[in-house]
Amino acid sequence: MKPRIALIAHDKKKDEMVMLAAEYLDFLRGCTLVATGTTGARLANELGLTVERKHSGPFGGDLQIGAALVEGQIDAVIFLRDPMTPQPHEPDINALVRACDVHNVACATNISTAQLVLTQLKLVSQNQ
Ligand SMILES: O=C(CO)COP(=O)(O)O
Repeated sequence: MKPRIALIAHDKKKDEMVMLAAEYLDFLRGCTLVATGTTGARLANELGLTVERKHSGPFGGDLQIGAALVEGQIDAVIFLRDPMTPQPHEPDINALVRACDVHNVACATNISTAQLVLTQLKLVSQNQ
């Protein structure tokens, strides 16, 4: 089955998310992608990726992705959080990261970890 990956980035991390996705573009094209609203729009518009877009984070997008994850629909979350900027929906962000821990779903919150997770998923999918 195609890896199912959630991609989420706070505003100051969106450029990094686009660069990361560009680095793994061929692999990501073969994945089922879901994203919060604005992140998904950038990935679709700038890289041509097919992404299911949920609501924007502050409007419940993190919660929607968390709910999908709880239903077993997501294999990994790349969540480039901005640790320097307070977010109005901090409880939603914490809920999503907590859901990853409760359900043992890989959750990368910085570029270095995201690269490790994507590289591993790519290797696993190549060997299937
Ligand atoms: O706020 C976010 C994650 O908490 C991201 O939402 P957007 O992708 O809509 O900016």
